[in-house]
Amino acid sequence: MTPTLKISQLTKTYAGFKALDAVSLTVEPGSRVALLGHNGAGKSTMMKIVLGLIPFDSGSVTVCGAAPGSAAARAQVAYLPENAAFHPALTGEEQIAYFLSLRGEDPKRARDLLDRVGLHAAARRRIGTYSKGMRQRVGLAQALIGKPRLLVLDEPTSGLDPVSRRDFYALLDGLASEGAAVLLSSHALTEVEARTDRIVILSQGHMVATGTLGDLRRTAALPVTMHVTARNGYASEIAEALPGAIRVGADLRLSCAQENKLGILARVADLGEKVADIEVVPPSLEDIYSHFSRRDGQ
Ligand SMILES: Nc1ncnc2c1ncn2[C@@H]1O[C@H](COP(=O)(O)OP(=O)(O)OP(=O)(O)O)[C@@H](O)[C@H]1O
Repeated sequence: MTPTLKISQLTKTYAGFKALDAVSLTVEPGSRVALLGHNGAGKSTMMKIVLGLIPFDSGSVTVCGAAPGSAAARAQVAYLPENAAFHPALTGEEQIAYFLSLRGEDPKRARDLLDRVGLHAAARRRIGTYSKGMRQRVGLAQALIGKPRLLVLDEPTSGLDPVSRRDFYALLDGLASEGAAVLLSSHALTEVEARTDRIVILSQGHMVATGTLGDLRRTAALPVTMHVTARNGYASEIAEALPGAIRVGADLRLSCAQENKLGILARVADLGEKVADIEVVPPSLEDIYSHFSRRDGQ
């Protein structure tokens, strides 16, 4: 299968400063990839190159088999900036109809596209009355014109409330299931954790980690945290059985290496009725993200 996006050894410098250094990434049809990184890591630079807006120094980039920015690539790619802005006096329907005619498509399709992003009821209201989440949906409706095979989304859910975020990701799920590839940047790690197939961490222009959350967790090999709750009167006995545990009242907190997890769980199981509850907390994406970013000297 031809990848929707293929980036090999991509390097970009601005006046001698390396914003991207030998970055390689392949995005297959239907996959949702999250680009994470501190401010200045190189995410926007990568997106601009994929869109064909800026040149690069070395390496190669193909979008649906074509050079970025070429007519063939532009026909397949859609971009949604972080803050999509529209004329406040136009209705959602007028705005999308206008974009459709610019692309040489039937403006009557505006209603269908707005239905698709959940703006059916508001289609004939002025955009000036829309919430931020609704404006992002207008942006997504615009991005869907021409059935793009690659969606490039720059922090698409920043500033949205939790319900709007969830709805937005549900829309992306639908598009991905129809074969569109999604490359998005985000600082909202928890939602990325749940709603994307692959995570790419950039740090100072280098790709420092890539894979599923499970892959990154294994590579980072960060400690697991366990919370053990003692039944009345047994906290001291449990603390003795679990050296290194920190006791706060009836709760005991313990941190251990992945490979020791099962051994400790067996010891807790041996304590039987003395234990009221146990919770095993794996490292979060925040922990993993900090680990890889720090490893690169930040
Ligand atoms: N036009 C430019 N001229 C010079 N340096 C630039 C230019 N654009 C970006 N840079 C630098 O390149 C590096 C990467 O910037 P980029 O905007 O790609 O980062 P980012 O990961 O998108 O950050 P943010 O999360 O803040 O948007 C930064 O150090 C930035 O200062």
